[in-house]
Amino acid sequence: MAAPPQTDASPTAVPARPPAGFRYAESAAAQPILCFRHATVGYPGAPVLTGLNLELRAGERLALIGPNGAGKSTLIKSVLGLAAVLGGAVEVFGRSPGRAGGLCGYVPQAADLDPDFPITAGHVVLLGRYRRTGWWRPTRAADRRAARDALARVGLADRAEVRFGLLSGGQRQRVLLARAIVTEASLLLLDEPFNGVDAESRQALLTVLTELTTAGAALLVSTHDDALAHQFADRVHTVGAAAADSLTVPPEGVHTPGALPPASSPADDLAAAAGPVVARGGTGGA
Ligand SMILES: Nc1ncnc2c1ncn2[C@@H]1O[C@H](COP(=O)(O)OP(=O)(O)OP(=O)(O)O)[C@@H](O)[C@H]1O
Repeated sequence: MAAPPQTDASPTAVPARPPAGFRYAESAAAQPILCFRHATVGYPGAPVLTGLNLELRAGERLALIGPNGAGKSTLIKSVLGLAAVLGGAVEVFGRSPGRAGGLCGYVPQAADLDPDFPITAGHVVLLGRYRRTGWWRPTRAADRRAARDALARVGLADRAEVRFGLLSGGQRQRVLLARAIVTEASLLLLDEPFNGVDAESRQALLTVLTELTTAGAALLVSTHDDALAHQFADRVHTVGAAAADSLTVPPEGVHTPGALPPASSPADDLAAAAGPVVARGGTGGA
């Protein structure tokens, strides 16, 4: 296991909020936050990964690596109910995927927005708060403060009033990470969150993520940066390769990747999880 990066033990770390009834503090060994058991995930008529056995507990960082189209995004989406569980079982906080979406913070891959869409970076972050409080409730001063704090944590405090679509690609990624942070979710699902993020900002984001996992959040992150994955994560799971070669510590379960389905036109399901932010087509269709 690689040593986690140094942190400044900032007292501003956002506490992870387990959902009501989920008591991992007393039973972490018995109750993983996320659990795949012999799972097949994919899309109707098109399984992408089969025989998945993975567990993720509070405070753990699990990285997914693998080539384009291997199924990293699909695996993450299956946790949110955006990809289907076609066999076996996937449990999130002891619930079925899709019934726990509000308990997860999600950074989708390669998001973009129509530059004419009138939403600021600050409001994009605030969307993460709505997922926590419910769309029907007006935001409170505390929510707006949390959104400002989250933007500051990703180094964009001065961009709150800037239209999201006018930010650079790396800045948009950081805004989306702030939106995930502000949910105070116990499980963060980050799909290639560092794409387009410069080295200095990436290090700052890694520090923030380390603070969150230290506070008890679990982190599932996909990346094409194998070195980063091994540096940052407690475990690295290679999607689309032999499991025995893919784990830096003995696995909780063993992953057996399945054959990839023929490419098909992916649905734009991002809006369901990310409000008005919409997916930009990337290789592999995430
Ligand atoms: N909505 C969809 N319907 C059917 N097939 C899909 C859909 N989305 C993705 N796929 C297929 O699932 C497979 C895995 O795609 P996925 O996006 O999960 O890979 P990935 O490992 O994240 O790739 P990348 O590294 O390029 O982002 C690909 O063959 C892709 O074409």
